[in-house]
Amino acid sequence: MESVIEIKQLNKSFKGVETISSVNMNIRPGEIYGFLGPNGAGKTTIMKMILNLIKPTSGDIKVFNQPVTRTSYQYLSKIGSIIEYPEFYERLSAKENLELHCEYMGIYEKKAADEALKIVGLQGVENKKISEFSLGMKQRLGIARAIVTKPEILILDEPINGLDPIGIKEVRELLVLLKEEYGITILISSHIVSEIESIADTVGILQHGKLLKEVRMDDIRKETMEYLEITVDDLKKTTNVLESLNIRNYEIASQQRVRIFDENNSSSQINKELIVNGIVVHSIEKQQQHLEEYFLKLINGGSQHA
Ligand SMILES: Nc1ncnc2c1ncn2[C@@H]1O[C@H](COP(=O)(O)OP(=O)(O)OP(=O)(O)O)[C@@H](O)[C@H]1O
Repeated sequence: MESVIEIKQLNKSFKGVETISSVNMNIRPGEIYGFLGPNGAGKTTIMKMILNLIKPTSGDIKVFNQPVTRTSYQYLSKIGSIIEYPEFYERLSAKENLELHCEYMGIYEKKAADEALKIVGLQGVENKKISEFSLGMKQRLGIARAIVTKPEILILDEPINGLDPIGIKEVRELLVLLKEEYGITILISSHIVSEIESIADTVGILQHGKLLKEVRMDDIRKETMEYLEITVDDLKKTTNVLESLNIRNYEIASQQRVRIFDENNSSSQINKELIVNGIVVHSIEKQQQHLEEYFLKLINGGSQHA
């Protein structure tokens, strides 16, 4: 499938300090791409380069199959974005803020502001001044402003920052709605795994300016969700038996515990082999791995292989 945003060998240095190093990313049409990484990893910097707000030191960015160059701005009319904190005119109402934005973007569809407010659930408060808005309402208005021009791509920099659990859930549901009902491709950044894992179709993990991994959530779920955890008296002997059974996708969880990730293994077969080899098996059971653990391991440079 073609990418709507394609990034190749992207580098960015600020005053000689490399902030983004050789990043490759592929964002497919109609998906939610979760951009995950700790604060300062460089997510905002990459988003700004996609939006032509800052220039790469080297590398290529294509949006809608067209290279982004110093002078390409046309494509921006098809992208809605929130970069860093969304700012509004505090003394104007929500609706007036959106209408001003439409005017600025050259959109004269009268209903657009009302429709966007309805989609984000702010109908009824459209005439309130922004100074009376809560943080959650402002975040939603930020999304309304990003979608009011009916973009094909939404770029949202930490849109869930500072929201309470209900606000987080609402924004998540809103993003899924925008994807499913309106077919919008969404690039969303966050430093919190749990915010991303439930909605993303693809996750890109950025650390110190490098993309550690780009994975489809479906693949992660297939690969890693279930494992067999075995508690034994002798770890060395156990791993020898596993190797002799050609089981290599395992990790040592503690001094007495091994986790096997290959789902084709039969627990009774492994149990039998361990016992035959004189190993005391205290327990053997199926467990679920949390995605959080999977991502943290990646970020900390861990591997599933012992
Ligand atoms: N204009 C700039 N001049 C110099 N350094 C910059 C500039 N913009 C960003 N940086 C540096 O680049 C690094 C990445 O910043 P960036 O804001 O992209 O990270 P981030 O992953 O978005 O994190 P956060 O969530 O904290 O914004 C930081 O070390 C930052 O200090």
